[in-house]
Amino acid sequence: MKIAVLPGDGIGTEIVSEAVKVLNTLDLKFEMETALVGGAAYDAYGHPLPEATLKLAMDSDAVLFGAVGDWKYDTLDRPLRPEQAILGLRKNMGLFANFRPAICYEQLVGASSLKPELISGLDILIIRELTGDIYFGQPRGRRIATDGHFPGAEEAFDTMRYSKPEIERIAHVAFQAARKRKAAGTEGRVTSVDKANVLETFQFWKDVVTEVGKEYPDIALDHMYVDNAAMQLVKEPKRFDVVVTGNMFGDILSDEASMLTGSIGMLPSASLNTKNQGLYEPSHGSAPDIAGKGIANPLATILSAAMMLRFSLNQPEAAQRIEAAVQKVLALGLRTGDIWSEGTTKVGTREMGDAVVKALG
Ligand SMILES: NC(=O)c1ccc[n+]([C@@H]2O[C@H](COP(=O)([O-])OP(=O)(O)OC[C@H]3O[C@@H](n4cnc5c(N)ncnc54)[C@H](O)[C@@H]3O)[C@@H](O)[C@H]2O)c1
Ligand SMILES: CC(C)[C@H](C(=O)O)[C@@H](O)C(=O)O
Ligand SMILES: [Mg+2]
Repeated sequence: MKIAVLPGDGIGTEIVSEAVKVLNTLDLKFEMETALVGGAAYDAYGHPLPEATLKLAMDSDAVLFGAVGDWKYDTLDRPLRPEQAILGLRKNMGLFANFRPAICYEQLVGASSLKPELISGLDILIIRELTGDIYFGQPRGRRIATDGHFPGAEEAFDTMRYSKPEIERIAHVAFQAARKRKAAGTEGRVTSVDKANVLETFQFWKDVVTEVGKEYPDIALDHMYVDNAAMQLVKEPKRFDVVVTGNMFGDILSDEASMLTGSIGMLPSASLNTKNQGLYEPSHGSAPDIAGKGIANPLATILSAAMMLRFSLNQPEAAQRIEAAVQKVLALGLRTGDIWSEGTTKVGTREMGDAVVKALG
């Protein structure tokens, strides 16, 4: 089992160290190789995704990724920005299916400012299409002013675009996930989130998802506009089971959903291609505001490592062990600052990782 370890920038290095520590505690044999990515790679090699890093990722069974980006790179041209590294990995590896499960652990119900009845027992799955949409559509760019009226550029544009096969394959992933969850006791519902009332791309999205849905008569399908979905997520989140949506809406809705779990520091993710090769990363970023302070929550990354064991490395028992250890640590009352509440014990990134290792037994 070969794992490419790409910690990246900011808190990326801090949280990935903890996940690696947890993986090394299991009685499994991994070959792990670390490489620079993002701003760290730009500083060292002048490119956020060096050839060698991409090759390592492509040649591995799975990638464990931290986060990329920092405010200090904001002035770089887009191809050199650290964020291009994660987009390049997703595109080159064909990681079109992004799973972002928003699960509220019972121990954290009280930690949130949200009403307990709203989030207690919450277990929803956001499936975000990850290699299409306005993130990758062409053409994109800036039009330079010809009359010299505007300095630099006259306008900028991106293209929102989805092909039928792209929508079909992510819809199948969503219906199959809903079927699997139904077998384990959920309602068996897919909510497809779009903006079909305004955008051609998402009217098409809705039509194609509806067509694919006919192949899954055992799964309920509903459609919701993204603005309403953003509202329903905080009003009545448990009405959702599986949510499937495009790249940009999924980015935004998953950050919103993370707060239903207590913190963005609790939301793991898996990005898969057709070969079940995957990239596993927390849903959050490099958090420059807290980087280097040793206070970031490593649990989203540790839970992403559990998803890696389940989806790409065929080790479901080890995945379950990690998830149980995380719950045990939370039951002991240990909390990083982002999930801390009155009566619990505040710990740092490393202490949290150590506690998970200890809870693994
Ligand atoms: N996949 C990725 O690599 C990824 C994802 C999102 C953002 N980014 C990049 O990260 C940089 C910072 O972006 P941002 O500030 O908008 O989003 P962010 O997710 O990094 O941080 C948002 C807020 O959440 C907090 N936070 C995030 N993760 C946390 C954790 N594990 N524990 C405790 N608190 C946590 C941060 O302190 C901050 O206040 C940008 O360069 C952005 O492009 C990268
Ligand atoms: C850093 C950025 C490119 C990325 C995205 O927009 O996909 C991030 O926000 C995420 O959610 O993984
Ligand atoms: Mg995001």
